[in-house]
Amino acid sequence: MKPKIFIECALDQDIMALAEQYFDCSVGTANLTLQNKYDALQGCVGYAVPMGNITRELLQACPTLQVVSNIAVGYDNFDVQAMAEHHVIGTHTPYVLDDTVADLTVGLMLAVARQITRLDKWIRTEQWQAGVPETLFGIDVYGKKVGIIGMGRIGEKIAKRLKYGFDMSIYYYNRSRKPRIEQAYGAVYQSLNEICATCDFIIVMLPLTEQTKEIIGQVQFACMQEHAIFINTARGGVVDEQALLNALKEQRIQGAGLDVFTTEPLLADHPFTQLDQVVLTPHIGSATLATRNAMQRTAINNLKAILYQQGEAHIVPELQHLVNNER
Ligand SMILES: NC(=O)C1=CN([C@@H]2O[C@H](COP(=O)(O)OP(=O)(O)OC[C@H]3O[C@@H](n4cnc5c(N)ncnc54)[C@H](OP(=O)(O)O)[C@@H]3O)[C@@H](O)[C@H]2O)C=CC1
Ligand SMILES: O=CC(=O)O
Repeated sequence: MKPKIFIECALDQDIMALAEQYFDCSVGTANLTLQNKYDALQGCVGYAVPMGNITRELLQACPTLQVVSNIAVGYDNFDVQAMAEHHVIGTHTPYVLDDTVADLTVGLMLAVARQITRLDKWIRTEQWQAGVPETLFGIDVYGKKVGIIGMGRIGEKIAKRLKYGFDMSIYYYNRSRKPRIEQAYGAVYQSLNEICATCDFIIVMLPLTEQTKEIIGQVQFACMQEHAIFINTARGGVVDEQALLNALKEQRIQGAGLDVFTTEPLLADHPFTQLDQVVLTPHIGSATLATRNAMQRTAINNLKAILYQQGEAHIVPELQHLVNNER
């Protein structure tokens, strides 16, 4: 008998076929109630989920679960403490999305610096009658100083693009020093506040954890330069959004490009939407068809690796010990 799994979103046809080869699958639709979710998970040993919250309550309600496979690399939706206590392994999808997220991050930098969305709106509202006013000119990206906060897998891909594509000087802040990256991109390690005070572009690429929650706050925005552009493609929670909003409203920084928010979906009347110098995208860092399919495939392979002990699973570091020890 195949192990029973619940997949909480529709999968690409080929990946669904792969899943069905190994598992007895049921598939959920979006917006399930918690009770529907718990019902669907009864008897399941595996659960593939695109960033849904894995809480203590869910683990208690679904006692047969052995592995939760996040269809995402960030796993701040996991209560890792509760998962460890329930001996439920958590996996995620690193590497396959790095380049796609780095592309979007650079796209946001360019869009803010060159006012691309604002100019697009300007044409569509029939304002292009003569020349473009200087207020709609941009600022150069190439050759500037960029600070990358969180020099992990995606941070490095961003550094690569900006060093070799835009001739930028790379500065970074990270939990640990990265000598290889310093060598490869001439990256200079600095404190968080030094980066905020001296860089022209500041990019956050950290996971959301207890240590990184609102790590960019009032103090950090206060030391940024007036022409600084702030980009967040990590998680909304790593930033104090009110402090960011104040810095933007009071024009203490030039602008921001934001793909992620503390509350998602972001409502259309949120104060960020009122600001022309902010470019917003709806958490689509990894959203190309090819990359989303690669993430789905990794998520199914992670389940297969754990439940059949075939191949290697990408287990989140905090739960790796569950596999190293006898289950
Ligand atoms: N917008 C979107 O659609 C997407 C957003 N993301 C977000 O991006 C995040 C990063 O992804 P990825 O690059 O793969 O992750 P990695 O784990 O490869 O990189 C994270 C980096 O952050 C550093 N870090 C962790 N905690 C701290 C801390 N307290 N202080 C300083 N540095 C710290 C790590 O340091 P060390 O090297 O010492 O471990 C690591 O280098 C994800 O967790 C996710 O939230 C990811 C994909 C898409
Ligand atoms: O936000 C997306 C992810 O993969 O993490």
